[in-house]
Amino acid sequence: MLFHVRMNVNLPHDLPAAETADILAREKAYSQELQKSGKWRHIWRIAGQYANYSVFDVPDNTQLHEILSGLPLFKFMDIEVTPLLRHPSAIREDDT
Ligand SMILES: O=C(O)CC1=CCC(=O)O1
Repeated sequence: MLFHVRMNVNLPHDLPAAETADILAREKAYSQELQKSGKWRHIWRIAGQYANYSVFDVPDNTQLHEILSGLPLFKFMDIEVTPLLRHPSAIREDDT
């Protein structure tokens, strides 16, 4: 199943710099592992915002929830999830 996910990041301004750097490094590694696995298909920065649009390809809601709740930044994020399905007018065969 494909899911469109918007992640808004709200890092507290008083978070110590070392802790911020550690969380961001872990977030990057976690995200890149999932991208390599094919489960995190796209990640795009939303221009002008500390937010991203991502597309996940996972078997079900449960796995998506496990992935999102495992994000090192999870407690600093507002997340909106939209389930996607193939549009009947879509022509790209590789985009299911
Ligand atoms: O910077 C962001 O949008 C938050 C984020 C998610 C995965 C990642 O590497 O950063």
